[in-house]
Amino acid sequence: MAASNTNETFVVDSESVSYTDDAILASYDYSVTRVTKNEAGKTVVKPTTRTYEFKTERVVPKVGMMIVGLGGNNGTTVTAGILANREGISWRTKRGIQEPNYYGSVTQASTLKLGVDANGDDVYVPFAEVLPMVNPNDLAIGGWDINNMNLADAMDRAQVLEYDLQRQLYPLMKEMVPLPSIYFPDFIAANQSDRANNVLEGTHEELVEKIRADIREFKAANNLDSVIVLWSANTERFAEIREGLNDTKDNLMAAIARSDAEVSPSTLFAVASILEGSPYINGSPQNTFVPGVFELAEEHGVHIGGDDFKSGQTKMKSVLVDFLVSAGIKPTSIVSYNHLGNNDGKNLSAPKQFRSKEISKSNVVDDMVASNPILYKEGEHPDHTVVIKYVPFVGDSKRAMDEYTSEIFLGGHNTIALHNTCEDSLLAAPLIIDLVILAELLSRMQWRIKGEEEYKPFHPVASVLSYLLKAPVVPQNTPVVNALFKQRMMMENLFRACVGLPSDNFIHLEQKTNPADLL
Ligand SMILES: NC(=O)c1ccc[n+]([C@@H]2O[C@H](COP(=O)([O-])OP(=O)(O)OC[C@H]3O[C@@H](n4cnc5c(N)ncnc54)[C@H](O)[C@@H]3O)[C@@H](O)[C@H]2O)c1
Ligand SMILES: O=P([O-])([O-])O[C@@H]1[C@@H](O)[C@H](O)[C@@H](O)[C@H](O)[C@@H]1O
Repeated sequence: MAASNTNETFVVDSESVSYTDDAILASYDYSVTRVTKNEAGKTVVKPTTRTYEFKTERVVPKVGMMIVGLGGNNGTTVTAGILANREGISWRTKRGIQEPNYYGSVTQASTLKLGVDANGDDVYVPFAEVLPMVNPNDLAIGGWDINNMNLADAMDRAQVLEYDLQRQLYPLMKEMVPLPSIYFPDFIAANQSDRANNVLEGTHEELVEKIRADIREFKAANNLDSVIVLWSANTERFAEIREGLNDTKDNLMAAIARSDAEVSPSTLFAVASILEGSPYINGSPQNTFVPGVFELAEEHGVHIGGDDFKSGQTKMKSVLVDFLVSAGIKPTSIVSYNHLGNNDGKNLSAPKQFRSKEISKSNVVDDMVASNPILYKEGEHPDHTVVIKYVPFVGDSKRAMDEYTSEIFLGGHNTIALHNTCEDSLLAAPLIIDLVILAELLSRMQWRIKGEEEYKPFHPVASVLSYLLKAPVVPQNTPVVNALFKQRMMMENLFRACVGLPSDNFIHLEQKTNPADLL
């Protein structure tokens, strides 16, 4: 049943790594610098090192991706993109022939530095080759939607892809029809009600069991080893977090047993996925992961990740603010406006759904601001405003306009104005692929401290996915990192460690001491 591990294109020659038929075994000296205060109040800094041992299964399984909201702009676009790549479909455009690609996917279209060659030049490999990963062309695709339109017509409705590509994909997608889904009108905008013609009935428990059965049937029908479930349905309003309702897994399961109206469709999907052992990813900003879901995921050892794809305006923000603050420049006002005309924008035109998005788009600068007490006093933050407007004519081609005003030297001010046409689904679809591939990879990775007997899975709350998300969920009492390149290097260096490679430290010491000595 398992697929092959064809993407291993290099071997690490080191005493810290060994290869068996089914696993890569690596040891890694992990350093943490502890900072404390001594009796005199002096800051004491103590570097510490601990040796971890990692085990990554080499054989890539057969994986399925089940998308909640499959008939939406993102769902149809990611499906179309995988089919176009798998079938090698090229299409005519006014600029000439376009070949399929996975641009915008960090796993499929980015690289990482392996090391240096004999001349001291950096050597890069495709990111997907650092560890055995699923090839997106091999993903089985399924999912649910409250609307029963087949994916070919839904692709047409989305108005994202060029006609000549749609024309060729139409026969491949017209037989793909989303499974009926869970619909509670109170959680998404009222303007979505006209789409709801593909809806399950039943108690909350019956709905969870139906979704579990869907996952099992999809897995069996496609002869899969594992299934990843990903929410790309409409943004829901936040659910109330209440003691006795969803504060523990037992209270959440009791609330489901009594069909409590405050349990959202997305939380039911998360519970169903976890109970089926399927990693669950939340591509939207709502608080699907109520405390009871965290507890359930930890009890079952199933990975969960989210929230809210970081695709365009916020991705840029998590680069720009990091640059400004780390350069000693003080952003004092951040205004992020955008308008878009797709169905996502229509749903977000409702206040409660917009509020979910406003929260995820606003918290993204918190870690960067907190990193520099020279610029910001305790509790001080830039003015930060998020505006989203629904303008049907522009469709999926979201127009983001940002203004960053900062204090600079001697009371001066700097203002950066950006216009960013984001093409929302063409930016989000590759992130869906990355989230599924990385969540699956994480499920094949284990760790132990040197000297321990048993390997253990990584923590169920998959903070390693944070690079792809606006509001990363992290294990309780751990910090949230939003700065994009810190997120990327965290992910890259973890994967390097799993093949016995040291973290990339960019010192290039050999170039600053004895350039001729390339170690
Ligand atoms: N760049 C991006 O596109 C981007 C970035 C970040 C987050 N998101 C989020 O991704 C989600 C999808 O975006 P989109 O542009 O594809 O939106 P969309 O409205 O085109 O698609 C959402 C789909 O979900 C379906 N749906 C709604 N409730 C459902 C339910 N309970 N079960 C199953 N299906 C349901 C709708 O019928 C629709 O087909 C939105 O929540 C959006 O905020 C998108
Ligand atoms: O990822 P990003 O471009 O910052 O944020 C986007 C919002 O600006 C947009 O209004 C919304 O429709 C998308 O779902 C996405 O969340």
